[in-house]
Amino acid sequence: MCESLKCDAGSVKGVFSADVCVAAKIADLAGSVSSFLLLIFMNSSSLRAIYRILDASINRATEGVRTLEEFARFDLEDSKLTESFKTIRHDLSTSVNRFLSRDQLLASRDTPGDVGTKIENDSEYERADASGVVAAAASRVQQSLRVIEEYGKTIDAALAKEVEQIRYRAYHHCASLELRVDTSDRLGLLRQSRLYFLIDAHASEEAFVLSIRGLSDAGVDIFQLRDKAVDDRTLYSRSVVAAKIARGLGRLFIVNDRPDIAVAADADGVHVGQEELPISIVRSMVGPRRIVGLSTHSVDLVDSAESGGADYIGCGPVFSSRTKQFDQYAGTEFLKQVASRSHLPAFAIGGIDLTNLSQVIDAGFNRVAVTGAIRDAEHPLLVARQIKSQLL
Ligand SMILES: Cc1ncc(COP(=O)(O)OP(=O)(O)O)c(N)n1
Ligand SMILES: Cc1nc(C(=O)O)sc1CCOP(=O)(O)O
Ligand SMILES: [Mg+2]
Repeated sequence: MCESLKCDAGSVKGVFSADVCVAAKIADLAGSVSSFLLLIFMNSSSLRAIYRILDASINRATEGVRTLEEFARFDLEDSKLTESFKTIRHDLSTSVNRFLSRDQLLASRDTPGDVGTKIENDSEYERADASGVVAAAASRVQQSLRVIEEYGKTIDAALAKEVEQIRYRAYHHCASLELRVDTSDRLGLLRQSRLYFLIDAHASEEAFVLSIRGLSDAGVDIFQLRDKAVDDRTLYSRSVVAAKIARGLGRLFIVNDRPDIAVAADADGVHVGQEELPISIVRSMVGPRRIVGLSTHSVDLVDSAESGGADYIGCGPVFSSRTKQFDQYAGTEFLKQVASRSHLPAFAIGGIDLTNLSQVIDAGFNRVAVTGAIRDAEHPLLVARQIKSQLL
């Protein structure tokens, strides 16, 4: 640029090169002579280019983080991950505002003159599903943070250092989110689930399979293999079969107590109690793509299930049970406390049947896990249908 222009931008008036006029205008907008001197000191057109790059990259990074945040919030309903992305957006904006004037960034913006906006790539408009959206946004966030960091070095090394830290955090959270995208089908099914049946291994595989198929048809959403009396080989072989059938039927299959069997049989998840392995260990065994359920018997346990990364909770025992002996009952008072505070899908459990289901519903629960009510019924499928019809 060597064209001369009449410049009357506040602190600089007269005929200067167009570069200087732009610099003066930017500095004027910022109301700062020192900014002007800085802009003049560097080749002003390259400085303007740097501001354009930073402006575009900040926008890209912010929009990308927001895209990921919305997925974590509305699809995964993961409050921790949502908060992590929100914090990244906030920290980026704080760093940018500390080192760069918004007016300077805005003055450098020239969207109609941006040659990049006319270069279209067909794949930009192709996203097969939400996982494509997440993958593209994650890559955009990581690239644009890197660009801000690199060009930020020409403005202030401290800006680059802060953005570098933000970029590392973004890498970590993007990876957590991307790993969980594939589980969103499972989590979606989990959230829609109302009736959860704890099934034993049955005397034969045929009887077991028949029972799952019939009960699925009658409205059971989740099957948990819970049988303390059979050997590992039986647990494993039943789990392999149940995992396949449940997948075909659009139901979930969970293994009780045994993360190793859940992984080996490719089940949808595992359910553990307070006496089994800690949830962090269970998660490390089954990975981020499988569901982990945890038994809770008090509000404190519900809070730690939530902070520990459980995908759902069992809440009980509500009533006395024919399936398992208890010394104490959490009762419907516990259900009321959970209903008013927990964000996780919560299944009431323990002695629930058609005679007391209304008390569970009145306590604010529309999800139940049962064994005896169905297992011991004269007409199990009919009972399953009747229970399900009340869980709206
Ligand atoms: C959905 C659901 N909730 C609670 C339990 C109980 O689990 P746990 O406390 O580990 O007791 P056992 O089932 O192992 O006897 C559950 N299995 N499912
Ligand atoms: C296995 C189990 N766990 C419970 C808990 O409160 O943690 S209640 C329970 C028994 C569930 O069977 P039924 O519906 O026959 O009572
Ligand atoms: Mg257990």
